[in-house]
Amino acid sequence: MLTLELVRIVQDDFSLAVDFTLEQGRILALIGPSGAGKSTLLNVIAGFFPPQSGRVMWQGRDITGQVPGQRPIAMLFQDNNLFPHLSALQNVSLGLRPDLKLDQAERDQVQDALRRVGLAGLGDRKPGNLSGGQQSRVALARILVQRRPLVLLDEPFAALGPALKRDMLRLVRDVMADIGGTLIMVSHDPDDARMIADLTAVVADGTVSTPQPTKDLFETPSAALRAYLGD
Ligand SMILES: Nc1ncnc2c1ncn2[C@@H]1O[C@H](COP(=O)(O)OP(=O)(O)OP(=O)(O)O)[C@@H](O)[C@H]1O
Repeated sequence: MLTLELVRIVQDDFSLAVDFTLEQGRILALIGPSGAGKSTLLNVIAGFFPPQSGRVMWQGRDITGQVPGQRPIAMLFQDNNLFPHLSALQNVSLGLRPDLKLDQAERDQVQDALRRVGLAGLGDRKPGNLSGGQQSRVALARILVQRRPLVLLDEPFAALGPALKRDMLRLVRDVMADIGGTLIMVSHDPDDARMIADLTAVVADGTVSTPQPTKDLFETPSAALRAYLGD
């Protein structure tokens, strides 16, 4: 369970108040206008940016002071964070061992993850020789081998076409079900939230709304959501 307890985030004249709890295994979408603080919130959860006050708790433990590598978190960015000089297989292997010295069981795990995301046989290719969608799959395979219980996605598929994006979102949902993990996903597209998120929260006007079942939220949108959707 992830809890953001009375968290206040301040960056120059920007501030955001966050206070919610997310049960294990849930998928939460964060939507809201540009500059509202969605990416900043992910960065606070991941430990890349400190909150001014409040606590980030994981399974009842205070992780506010932990550096990113100590947290139970994997993060997938829009540019996929792949190393261009390493093969797909090596990029996935990094999720297990930063020195790339894998034993046989770990090598099998990496091959399984590549198969799981539909990249069997392409492990030797470098990112530059893979399509955008295939690169996203490599990044997702790395998340799969890391098996961290909390995964953060910052608009990772925004550059993909609609059909490919749908495939990737479905794959993310299946991968999260495999891991039994909790997912927080930033998106500008309400359809992304409708497709895979149990819960959605609106980030707007300096606050994050309480996560609500996605269907309910869109059926009876708040003023902030209506403004965002342009209704
Ligand atoms: N390094 C920084 N220093 C100061 N202010 C920053 C910094 N990075 C972001 N901000 C400000 O923090 C606020 C939140 O930015 P953030 O990128 O989190 O918004 P967002 O909701 O993710 O936007 P978008 O949807 O456009 O990606 C913005 O007002 C932005 O100008």
